[in-house]
This record gives sequence, C-alpha cells and structure tokens, in this order.
Amino acid sequence: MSSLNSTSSVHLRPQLRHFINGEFVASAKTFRNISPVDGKHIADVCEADANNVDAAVKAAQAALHGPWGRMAVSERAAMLHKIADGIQARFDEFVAAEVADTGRPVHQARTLDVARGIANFRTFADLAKTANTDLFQSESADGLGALNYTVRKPLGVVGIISPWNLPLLLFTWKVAPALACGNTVVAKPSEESPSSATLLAEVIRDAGVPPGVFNLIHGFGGNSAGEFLTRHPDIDAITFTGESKTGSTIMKAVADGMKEVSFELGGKNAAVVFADADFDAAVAGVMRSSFTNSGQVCLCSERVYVERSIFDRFVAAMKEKTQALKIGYPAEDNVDMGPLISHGHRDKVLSYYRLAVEEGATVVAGGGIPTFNDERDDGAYVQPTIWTGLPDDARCVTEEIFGPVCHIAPFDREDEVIGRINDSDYGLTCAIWTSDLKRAHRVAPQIEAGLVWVNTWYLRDLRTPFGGVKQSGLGREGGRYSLDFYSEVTNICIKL
Ligand SMILES: NC(=O)C1=CN([C@@H]2O[C@H](COP(=O)(O)OP(=O)(O)OC[C@H]3O[C@@H](n4cnc5c(N)ncnc54)[C@H](O)[C@@H]3O)[C@@H](O)[C@H]2O)C=CC1
Ligand SMILES: O=C(O)/C=C/C=C(\O)C(=O)O
Repeated sequence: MSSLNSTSSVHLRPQLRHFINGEFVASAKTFRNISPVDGKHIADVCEADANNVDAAVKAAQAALHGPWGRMAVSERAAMLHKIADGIQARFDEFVAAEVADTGRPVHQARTLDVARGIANFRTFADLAKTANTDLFQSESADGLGALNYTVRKPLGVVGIISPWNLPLLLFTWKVAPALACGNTVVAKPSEESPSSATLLAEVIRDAGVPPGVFNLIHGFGGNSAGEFLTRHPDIDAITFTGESKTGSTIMKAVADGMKEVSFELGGKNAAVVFADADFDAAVAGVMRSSFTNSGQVCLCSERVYVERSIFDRFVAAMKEKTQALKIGYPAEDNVDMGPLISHGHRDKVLSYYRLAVEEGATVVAGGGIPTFNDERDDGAYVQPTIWTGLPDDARCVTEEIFGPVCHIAPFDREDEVIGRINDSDYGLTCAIWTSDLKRAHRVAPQIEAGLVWVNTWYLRDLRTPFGGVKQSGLGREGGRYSLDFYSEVTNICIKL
C-alpha cells in the first residue's frame, strides 16, 4: 500500500464501506483505490449494488418521519455546527484522506479543501437559522386585503452525486444545505475519491445525527451506484456536480419521475487581460486560474485572451512562471502542483497535448510528462502546459480538458473579445483583468457565464449564487439559492 500520505501518523482505512441507516455496511464487490502519486494501492472500496442503494433510500425515507423530521431548525443547525467541530477535531485525518486520494499539495488540502468542508457546514447552519421567507400584503375586491406568506419544508430524500476534483469541498457543498433544510440524504462520492466522505460519515454519526438521515454509498456511475440512485423511484431530487454529458444522462434518468435537479457542470472558461490591467497581478491571477489543483477545477481558465499590445510580454511572463512551478510530492516544501487524479484522466489530458500539436499549436511550455526517476514515474503527473497559435475553433480551444493547460490568444477590440469569449457551448466563469472600472462594469454583464470575476479569480462568498449557463449547469446553489433548491415552498394566503 502507498505510504505517501500527508501525515505519516494518520492511519487510513484499508477498506471503505457504505454508511446506511447509521451503520457501516460492507458489500461483497469491491474496487481498488489507487494513489495518483505513485500508482500504489491505497484501499479497497465496497461497490454498492441496487439492494444497497434501495436500503439507503428506504432508511432516508424512514428518517424523514423520525426525530430529524420533528427537529426545530435551531436544533438542526446546532447539529451541523457539531459536524463542523468534528471535522475540525479530525482535521489532519481529513487532510490525509484528501491527499491520499488526489495527491494534491498538503497546503491546498489544509487551506482550501478541509477548511471549506468546515465552512460549508457552518455557513448553511447559520443561513437556515436566519433565513426569512416571503410576505406580501395583497389587495382584495372587498378592500380588506389578504396576507400571502411562504413556508419552507424539506424536499424529502435528496440524492447527491459528487466528483473527484475537490472531493470534500463539493460533497459538503451539497450535504450541508440539504441537511440544513431538513432533508435526508443518500450521497455518492466519486469512485476516484471515496476517503474523505467515509470519514465524514464517522463524524456525522459521532455528532449524534439520527440513523438514516445521512447515508453514503460507494461505487461507479453507469450501471452502478450512481445510476441505481438516479433511477430510484423514491428519491425526491438529485444534485450533481461533474461532466456535462453525465448531467444529461442523469436528466434522462430522472425525467419519468419528474425529480428536481440541480447541476453544476463543465466549463471552457476564459480569462481576459486588457492592456490597462495591473500586469503582475494579471499574470499571477492567470497562473492561479490555469494551474490550481492541476487545472482540475471547473472554474479554471483554459482560454486566455490578452490585448495585442501586451501579448508577447504576457506570454513570456507566463512561460517563465510556468517553467518554475514545482511539481512533486504532496508534503514537499513549496510544492505547487501534484498529479492528475488518475492514469485514465492523464490519458485524456495527454491526448489533448498531442492534439494541440496536430492542430498547429506552438507549445510555449510543458506539453508532456515530467520525469522524476523515482516511484512518481508510476504516478499520473503531467507538465503544466501553455499553447499559443490555435484558431478559435480548434478542439483544444473549445473542449473542456480539465488539466493544467491554457491557450493564450491575442485580441484587438473589446467587442471582438466579448464575442469570442461567448462563442462557447459552456458558460461557467470568466476572469476580467483591467484597471478601468467603467470597462469592468461594461464588459462583465455582457459575458455569458454564471460567475464573472474582475481582478481576481476564485474569490468565494458562500452566500452568492453559484452555477453556470448553457452546458455548464442548471440552477444555482449557494446562500439562499441553496435554501430554495433544497426546500419545497408552500404559499399560504389568508383573507383579512
Ligand atoms: N466539476 C466538474 O466540472 C468536473 C468535470 N469533470 C470532467 O468530466 C470528465 C470525466 O470525469 P468523471 O469523473 O468520469 O466525471 P463524471 O461526471 O462521470 O463523474 C462525476 C460523478 O458522477 C458519477 N456518475 C457518472 N456517470 C453517472 C451516471 N450515469 N449516473 C449517475 N452518476 C454517474 C460518477 O460516479 C461521479 O461520482 C473529466 O475528464 C473532466 O473533464 C470531472 C469531474 C468534475
Ligand atoms: O464551490 C466552490 O468553491 C468550488 C466549486 C468548484 C466546482 O464546482 C467544480 O470544480 O466542479
């Protein structure tokens, strides 16, 4: 088994089981969890069959009518804070679990992934407790009027399907608001990153959450736990983060049952750098937005447009910084980038590295696999890569790659670059770099995306709406948008 954990004193579970109705449950079929750092075996993971999924859904249904269903919002919120305290108390174990599954730098797991897991529970606990509902004073024919007000109720059993790129962050981004709104949950983490979700199940149990409220099933997507969950007739809603094609498959699976869905999907996000931008801040920002988490964040920018007068200087600065990135072991000092999630994903990213050359790209930096001359040569590493010279309709400029790579292209006019940014099937994020505030206000609303950052990237306030347009998603989560999705609303009209 791999010994490349972030904290050697932290013991990782050799077998990861489902958590159903308050108990850890094994199933006969298992699959192997592999470290992307060195290709070694980390753990065996149970794969849920249709019976396991059915048991989890039945437990979740029953729990809706148990103590959880009768709990006051403030009691539920207190329980969510207890879960956050539980993650905090086992912080190093969560860091080790995230690092073992993904190979990411330890400092990232500490400052982003696990910290956000805690923040997700605290934020939605407080939001649920303090949220207001609507009230309208209405007119009536007799002049006495009426009062319309809304009440929120749980949706029921929520199915949660999450990806591997930010495992704990994205899992808890959905589990926390679903529980805060009084729902019960059957959740499936990605088969590539099952460890932190399993640890979370222990924390949820130890926090005293009643059996059946939170259920965890492991497995794959099609013809496995994911599909069994989305096709289960007693699920009331599905919330999913992952690839756009998977979103469309899930939509078809839930169509007959008319389930509510919330989808956060892929992107081919742009960054645009105007000549008036703070040059160093823009370079640093685009480095982050291209290479954070080895480019495996749906918010990353893979298309960079730079005003022609600063194009050569910008490309040269990016090249220098990219070649200086330190790729390596998770716990190494000053490591910037770890491996990709798996060899399978590396094959996909490398196929784009080859395609870019076939499509006529100039490879400014990277383009291949780093050599370490040690066990990491069996890992899933790639070099951070920059291309220039591709036409806007090249596949490498239009398709989501989900790796540490960007294409940099020059532009001449504001209206031209807005058109090129919007000419995409996706619409998740855009980062605009400019010192001209009027330009920022003019350009930002014209971008077809759910999230636009100006002079920053990935600055998150968990109260804000989060989601994409076009093939990047359906619906919004975050703040009251999450409360809206995870609740059923009844309007009550009282004649005065
Ligand atoms: N956040 C994002 O935008 C993400 C995008 N991706 C993109 O997707 C590509 C494929 O990666 P995958 O891990 O295979 O993403 P995916 O979308 O297939 O997997 C995400 C989750 O959906 C589940 N799933 C897959 N098929 C399903 C089905 N038919 N029914 C129910 N659940 C299903 C998976 O088991 C996993 O838990 C990546 O190369 C990357 O380009 C991957 C992960 C996250
Ligand atoms: O909520 C966040 O901060 C990050 C979200 C990232 C994704 O949804 C993703 O990469 O899929």
